[in-house]
Amino acid sequence: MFLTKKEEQMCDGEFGETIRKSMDILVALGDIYGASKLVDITSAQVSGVSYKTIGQAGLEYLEDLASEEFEYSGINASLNPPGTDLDNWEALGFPKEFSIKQNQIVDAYGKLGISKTCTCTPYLVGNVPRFRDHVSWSESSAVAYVNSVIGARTNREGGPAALAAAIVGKTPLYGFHLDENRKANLIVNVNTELSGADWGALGYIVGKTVGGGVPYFKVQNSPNNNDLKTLGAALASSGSVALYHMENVTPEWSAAGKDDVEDYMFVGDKEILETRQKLTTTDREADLICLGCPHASLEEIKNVANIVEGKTIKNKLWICTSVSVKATADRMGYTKIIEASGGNVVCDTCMVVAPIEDMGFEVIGVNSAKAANYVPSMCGLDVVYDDVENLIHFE
Ligand SMILES: C[C@@](O)(CCOP(=O)(O)O)CC(=O)O
Ligand code: SF4
Repeated sequence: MFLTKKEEQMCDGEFGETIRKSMDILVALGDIYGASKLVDITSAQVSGVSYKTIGQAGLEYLEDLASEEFEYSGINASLNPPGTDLDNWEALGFPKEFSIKQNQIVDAYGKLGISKTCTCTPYLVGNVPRFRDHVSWSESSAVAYVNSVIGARTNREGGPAALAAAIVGKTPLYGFHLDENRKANLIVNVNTELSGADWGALGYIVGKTVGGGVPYFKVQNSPNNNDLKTLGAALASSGSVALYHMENVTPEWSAAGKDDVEDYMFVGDKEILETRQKLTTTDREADLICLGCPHASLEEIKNVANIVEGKTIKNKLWICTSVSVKATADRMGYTKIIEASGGNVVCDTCMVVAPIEDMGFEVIGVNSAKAANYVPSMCGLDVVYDDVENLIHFE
């Protein structure tokens, strides 16, 4: 891979250890994937934040990296969800030891220059690249969204690579950064109208078929942005999709080369219904309903407030989101309505990266196919997959 003189000096440690270690990661990646050079990025999104997934070793690595003096690149970078509500963990019943460690991890990232905005939907709260920008994002659902809906360019980075990219402000130029790798290779004809949890079911079905490919959707009814975030999250979890196109919806659909695609699949009512049923692992009722995978938008919180207003919820309810979205929900009065009905708007964390398996819950109700896919494997708990309206039961 070609390196400029300054990049070589960065590799040689002339700009300090933190920069040298970061360049090591980026150059190794570039060499493995045949990148021609490094390219400047405008944004990073760094996963590998939860104490549940990175543990003590991860905390020590980050504190060590943050102990050196270096000059941060200055690009806009934010964090993925940690395993606790960073400010409100005690009141919400998150384990103490875990929450303290978790805050130390986030502080170390903060010292490194990464904004402590902890969310998998940074595109809702100020980390919003522009069309065709090169970026380095690692949360898989956010990668799908930023590539597909915004039209910025990133590979599915690992947490350490996105952190390294944020620190130096560059990433190796290969994969989804290049036009030729952004073409579709599977046409998906959806011959039924979709709503709510159907979009996640569609993503789950197609992700399983396309793996790491680029699906091109033809749909009957146009999705909103919440539907697109749900679809992308599911695609990226049952498969390893980083980019999809949707006719007349996503910005690069007309450049996706659909006329050259040879593989087709059809999805109808039957497949959607079967998948919705398959994602539910139990016939018990959920004891915790957990919404906001990926993190909820203000409209999703408003919708829940409308459903629960003036009623008492039987099961527990969390809506996971970022602190910024919750601040607006507070101001709009949605949080108050939800709390009065017995639910909570939970910041920073989510049902997958929080230690919910240690918090006394057994069956988790979700409206996200990604969460339905991961809660059994990452938390060892059962899930019920359905629309919000059907998940919430009242006294
Ligand atoms: C499951 C996931 O959404 C959250 C956990 O990831 P991590 O702990 O941030 O590495 C990661 C992903 O899908 O990229
Ligand atoms: S599992 Fe869902 S809510 Fe949790 S970080 Fe991933 S996309 Fe976000």
